[in-house]
Amino acid sequence: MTANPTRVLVLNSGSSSVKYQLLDMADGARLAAGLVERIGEETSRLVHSPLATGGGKREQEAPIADHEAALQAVAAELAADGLGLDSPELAAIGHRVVHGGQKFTAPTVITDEVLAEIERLVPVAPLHNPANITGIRTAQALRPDLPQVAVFDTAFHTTMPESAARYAIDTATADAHMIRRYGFHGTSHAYVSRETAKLLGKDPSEVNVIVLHLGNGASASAVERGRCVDTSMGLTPLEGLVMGTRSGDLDPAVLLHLSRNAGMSTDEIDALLNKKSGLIGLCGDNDMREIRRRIDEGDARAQLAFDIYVHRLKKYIGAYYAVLGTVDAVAFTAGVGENAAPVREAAVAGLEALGLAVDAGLNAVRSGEPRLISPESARVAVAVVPTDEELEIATQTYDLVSA
Ligand SMILES: Nc1ncnc2c1ncn2[C@@H]1O[C@H](COP(=O)(O)OP(=O)(O)O)[C@@H](O)[C@H]1O
Ligand SMILES: CC(=O)OP(=O)(O)O
Ligand SMILES: [Mg+2]
Repeated sequence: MTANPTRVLVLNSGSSSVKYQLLDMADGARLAAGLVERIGEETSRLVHSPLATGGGKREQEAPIADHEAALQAVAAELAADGLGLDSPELAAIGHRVVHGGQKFTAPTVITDEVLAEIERLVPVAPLHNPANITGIRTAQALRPDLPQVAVFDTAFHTTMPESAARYAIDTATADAHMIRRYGFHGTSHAYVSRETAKLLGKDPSEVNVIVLHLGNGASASAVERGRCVDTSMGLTPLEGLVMGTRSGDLDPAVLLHLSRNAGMSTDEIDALLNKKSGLIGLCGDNDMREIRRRIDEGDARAQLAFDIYVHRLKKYIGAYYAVLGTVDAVAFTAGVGENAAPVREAAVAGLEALGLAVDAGLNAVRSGEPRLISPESARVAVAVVPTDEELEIATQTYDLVSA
């Protein structure tokens, strides 16, 4: 067996899912990938793609009670391909950790102290950090000898100036309760801003980029010469853009009104804003494909949901243009950003005065490659740049343990 192991297992534990990939950092090859979803429900599902063996996808539907059981099931799938967690070729396990607070500005080898700090942040990331902690503990139990690395969603945003990171509320209250804007999806914003610079043939330190990460969760960021100076998510991943099921920006008095006058409990308001708002709250669907299909059939509710989504997006493009002063590129990424040409077209429409435009022909091209969609004459590049959070997590993990 090899003296210098080069494989990294990446675990992305969400509140009810675990996504995973096994990569070989010697050549960047993806050896296996998969997803466990609906953890804790009666119809959990595991989909495993044994990429190294070229075999077909394997699916199983069976109840998976918790994240620990999910990881054991993943380990069994990998072992069936001869890629088990006991492999001496495994160099490390990289964990996506959503909330790293102010402390973690870079990927970090997980020690008891690091785990305690991730636990301390649970009150400001109740949906995400507990799942991440279980993922880490289970992986540690399976391979106690292996370095486990935390790669934080918040890390890339720790460069934000105080003027962008602080809410305008009483400072003592804010400090006592860790209330500030942290930002999320940082691994994606970092990766995509760098890839955008590459697409322009420039070094990241030479360009200003507005990154629009539009997945189920969605966030925008203003990246100045490689450093994040503002982002749309805040204390939690609820602030900012309209998302699949989250409201994004809201007058905080809406919460007070719901509490005082609609008799809703804190948990009910939490569920309303995180799970029953955004696109799904507006029109009953959170998948942009379905919304476009309904719009094509003349559905007015779907059209309004789309318009609200795009209106918010356009406001953030304008805001971050102002924050940056000069912009070299606007990059669309994640499920919606990479695939939904009508969203890109509508978000940039009317912004010619800012030097922004989309070429209809280029925008219609479907491709998995980074590409420009602005006309050649445009002052600002508009680009589609596919994100790869797993590759970025694996790279950061491997760089840290092989240094
Ligand atoms: N072909 C497509 N056209 C429009 N939207 C799409 C398409 N494919 C995926 N999407 C959108 O992407 C979303 C998922 O994005 P993704 O980045 O995978 O999200 P997450 O990682 O947050 O689960 C889907 O909910 C859907 O709205
Ligand atoms: C932090 C966050 O919003 O993540 P996701 O988009 O995976 O829900
Ligand atoms: Mg994603």
